[in-house]
Amino acid sequence: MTQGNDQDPYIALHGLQKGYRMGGEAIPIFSGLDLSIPRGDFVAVMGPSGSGKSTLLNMLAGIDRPDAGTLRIGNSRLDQMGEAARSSWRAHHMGIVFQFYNLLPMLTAAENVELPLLLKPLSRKERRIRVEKVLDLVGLAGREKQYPAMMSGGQQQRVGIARAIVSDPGLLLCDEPTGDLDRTSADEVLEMLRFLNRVLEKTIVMVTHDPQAALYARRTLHLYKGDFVEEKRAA
Ligand SMILES: Nc1ncnc2c1ncn2[C@@H]1O[C@H](COP(=O)(O)OP(=O)(O)OP(=O)(O)O)[C@@H](O)[C@H]1O
Repeated sequence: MTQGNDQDPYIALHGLQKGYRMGGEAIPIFSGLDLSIPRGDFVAVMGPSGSGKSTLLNMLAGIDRPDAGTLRIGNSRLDQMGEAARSSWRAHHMGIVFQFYNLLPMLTAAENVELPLLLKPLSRKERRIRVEKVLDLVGLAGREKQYPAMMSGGQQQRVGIARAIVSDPGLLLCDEPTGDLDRTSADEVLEMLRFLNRVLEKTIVMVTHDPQAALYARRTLHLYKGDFVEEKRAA
């Protein structure tokens, strides 16, 4: 299960295959995808609808498993892990930010952020200190007791980001994090992601349809028909 060292890229995909079955027929999405992402990178993944962006993100998140090929993140071979091991890996190594925030409406901002910590051996006080710290980091100090319905979309997404980083994961996966936001709120959220990358050194993979959002990343990968067709470095 353990492979790789500090010289290796943080995320490495080799010959990755993934498809689905329709009417008994195997339909490929990826037939040998390769990808290397160094630690500390901020990568935007773009591509037309149906090009496989969500499929890729689900595999990086350990939600889904490749049919063949290798998928290593840090020292973990996700392609060799079963469901339980991937679930435990998720809880320790990555945070995920969703397009529609995925907050629980009956919980306050602080309670939503606290959720991932309930799986950890932390006291109530330790959890509260961590929750306050990340809410402060995303500019929501003083709003701990507010419910999602009382918050703007941008504020809800900042709660979503706080929840994603409260366990201090090395990897942040973002699925259209600004897809539901106006330009101003979107830019605030993207500035925050850039801060998390540049200052807190989180590795970020962000799926987006928005070319302006992609400019916040260090580089953009374009998926087309199951492969990366272009790679450009942001200025
Ligand atoms: N279980 C399945 N059954 C049928 N088709 C599937 C299944 N899983 C994935 N697909 C197809 O695989 C392709 C890739 O899907 P995926 O959701 O990864 O694309 P995407 O780039 O994220 O699209 P979008 O931008 O619309 O979210 C699509 O053509 C999709 O319809």
